[in-house]
Amino acid sequence: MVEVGRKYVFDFDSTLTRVEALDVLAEITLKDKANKNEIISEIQKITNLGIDGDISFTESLERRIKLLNAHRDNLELLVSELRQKISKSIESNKDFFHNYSEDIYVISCGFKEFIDPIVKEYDIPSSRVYANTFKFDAEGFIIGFDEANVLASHNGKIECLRSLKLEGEVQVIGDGYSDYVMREAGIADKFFAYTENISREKATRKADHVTPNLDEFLFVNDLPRKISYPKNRIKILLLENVHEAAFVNLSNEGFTVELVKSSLSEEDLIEKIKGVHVLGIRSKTQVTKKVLDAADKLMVVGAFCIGTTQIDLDNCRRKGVVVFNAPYSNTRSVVELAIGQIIMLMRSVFPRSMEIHSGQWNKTAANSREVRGKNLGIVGYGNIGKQLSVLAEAIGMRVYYYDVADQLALGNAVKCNTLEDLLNVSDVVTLHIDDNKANNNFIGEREINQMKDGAMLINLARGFVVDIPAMVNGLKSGKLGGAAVDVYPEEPGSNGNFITELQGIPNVILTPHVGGSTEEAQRDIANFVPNKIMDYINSGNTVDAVNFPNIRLPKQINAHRFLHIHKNVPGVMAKINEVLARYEMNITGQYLSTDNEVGYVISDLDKEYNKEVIKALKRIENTIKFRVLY
Ligand SMILES: NC(=O)C1=CN([C@@H]2O[C@H](COP(=O)(O)OP(=O)(O)OC[C@H]3O[C@@H](n4cnc5c(N)ncnc54)[C@H](O)[C@@H]3O)[C@@H](O)[C@H]2O)C=CC1
Ligand SMILES: O=C(O)C(=O)COP(=O)(O)O
Repeated sequence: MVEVGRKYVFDFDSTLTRVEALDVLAEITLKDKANKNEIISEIQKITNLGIDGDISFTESLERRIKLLNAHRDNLELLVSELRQKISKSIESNKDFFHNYSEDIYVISCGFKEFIDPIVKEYDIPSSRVYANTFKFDAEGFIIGFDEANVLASHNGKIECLRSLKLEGEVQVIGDGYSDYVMREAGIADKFFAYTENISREKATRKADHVTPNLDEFLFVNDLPRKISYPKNRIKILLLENVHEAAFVNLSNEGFTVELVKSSLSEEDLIEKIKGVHVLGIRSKTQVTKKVLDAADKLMVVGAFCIGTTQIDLDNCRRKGVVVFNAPYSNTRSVVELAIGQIIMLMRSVFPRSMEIHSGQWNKTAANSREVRGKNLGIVGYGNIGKQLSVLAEAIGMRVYYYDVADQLALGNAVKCNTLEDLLNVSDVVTLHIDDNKANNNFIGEREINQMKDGAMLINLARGFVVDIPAMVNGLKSGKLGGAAVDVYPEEPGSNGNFITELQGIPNVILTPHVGGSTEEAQRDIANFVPNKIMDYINSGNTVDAVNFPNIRLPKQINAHRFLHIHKNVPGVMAKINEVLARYEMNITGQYLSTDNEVGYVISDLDKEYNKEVIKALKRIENTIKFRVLY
C-alpha cells in the first residue's frame, strides 16, 4: 500500500450508491399500494430528517421500518436494484477499492443485509462493514432492528468508529451530517463531503473538502485513479446567454460550468478568464491577445455561433488554445429570416404595419410587389447563401450570386463574375459574406449606386460590411427602396438601449442580430459545440477545430495518451521520440498533424512508465502545452 496507515471510512447510502436503500425498498414493497407515493415521500422526509440530525436516528429508523412493511424476500430484489445504482465514479474507480481493500471500511446506519453483498464486489469484506441488522418475525417480515447496535442510536457512528481504534490518518467520506460528526468528535482526521448524488448544506459547510466524486477524492489524496484529472476541476465559462442545454450537457459530464448572460468587456474578461479552462462565447465577446495573455489555464474557446473573427485565432493557436465553432447549426434560421425579409420589404409590409399601429388605414398597392419572377442577388454563396438560393428559387425568384471563391451554382442560379454584374441586375441584394475583416465597408456609396433604382438591400452578415452613412443616404434619396439590417458596426454587449442612424427611416426592418437566434438553432449549437469541446478534453480530438491541426483520434483503449503541442520548428518530433525511447516507453500508437506554426503529436503508451518522462517531455524546447489523458 502506498499510504501507510491511512484509513478510508465510507458511508453507504447516497455515497457508494446513488440512492438511499430504504427508499428503494419502499418502492419495492409499496409497488401495488394505492397510497404508495404518499408513503414514499413520507419515508424520504424522515430519512432526510435523520441524516441532517433533526430527529434522532433511532426514531427515524423506527418510523421508516414501520411504513415499509417489508419482507425478507424483498431484499434480494433490493440488492439487485442497488447493484445498478452504484455511484458513477465509485464504479469507474473499482481498482481503488481493490488495491486499498485492507484500509477501507464502511460505517453506515443502513443494514448489513443489503450492504454486505454490494460492497463485497468492491473487495470490502463483511468484517469491515459496520451497519445495522434487521429483525424479522416468524413469517419473515421485517419488524425492527437490533437495538443494541450502536449504529441504531443517535450519532452512533461516533461510538462505532471509536471502538474500531483505527490507527493512522482516518478519512471519512460521506454525504451526511451524521458522517461529519465523527470528525467533529475528533475520531476522524478529515471529513470529505461527498456530493456526487446529493449535496447537503449541513455536511458541505463543515467539510474539510467537498468532493463531487471519487475522482476528486483520489486526486486530492494523490491516489491512483481512473481519470488523470477530475472533470469538476475543469472550469467552463459560458458567456452571452448560450442556450441552457450547453450548461446541462457540460455539467452532466462533470465539468464546473458558470453561465453569464451578457458578453464581457476586455477588462472584465481579463479578470474573469483566470483559472478558466474552456471559454464559450457568441459573436460579441472579443477574445483579444490581452485576454489570452491573462488566461493561465485556457485550453479551448467554443464559439457558439458561426463567426470566429471576434477571436484572435492566431494567438490562440500560438498558445495551444483550440477553437471550435458551429458552422451549420444556425444557417437555416438565417435563411428563413432572409426569405421573410425579402417578402416583407417587397410588399412594404412594415410601413403598412406602422401606419395601422398608429391608427391609420392605408390600403394601397403602391410599392407592393410579389417576389415571383424578381431577381435576388446573393453575395457570398457559402453555407447560408446556397441554402437561401434553393429556398428563393422555390418561391419563384431568379437567383444570381457572386462569391470570391469558385462556387458551384445550385438549381438554376446564375453565377456573376463581378459584384457589379450582380448589383446591376438584382431587385433585392442580400449579403452573406463571411466575417473576415477585409470585408469592411464592402458595400459603400459606389456599390449602392451600381444597384437598380429602388432595389432592396439586406445585411445579415456583419455590421462592418456595409457603410451605414452610405446606406442611409441611399434610403433617404430613394435609390434604395428599403433595407433589412440585422447586424451593426457597433453592437451592445447586453440588451438595453441602442441607437443607429437607420432608425426612423421608412421600409427599413431593423432587428437586433437575431438571424441565428431561434430555439432550434441555439439548442443545436448547445449540443454541437459542447460535443466538440468534450471530445477534445476527453480524448484530444481536434476534428473541425478552426485554428488548429485537425486530428481524428482512435479510441484510447487501455493506454495512457500524451498530448504534446509545440511550435512547428525542425527537430521537436525527434526530441519527443528520443525522450520516449530513453524512458523505454512502449508506443502503441502515434499521430501527428501540423500547420505552418504548430505541431500536435499524440502518443498512446502502455500504462506502466516512469513518471519522470512527463517532466522530460514538458522540458523539450518549443513545447507549448502538454497533458496526459487516461
Ligand atoms: N445575423 C446572424 O445572426 C448571423 C450571421 N451570420 C453571418 O453570416 C456569414 C456567412 O455565413 P456562412 O454562409 O455560414 O459562411 P460561409 O463561410 O459558408 O460563406 C461565406 C461565403 O462568402 C464568401 N465571401 C467572403 N468574402 C467575400 C467577398 N468579399 N465577396 C464575395 N464573396 C465573399 C466566401 O467565399 C464564402 O463562400 C457568417 O460569417 C456570419 O458573419 C451567420 C449566422 C448568423
Ligand atoms: O453565427 C454567427 O456568426 C452569428 O452572427 C450569430 O451570432 P450570435 O450567436 O447571435 O451572437
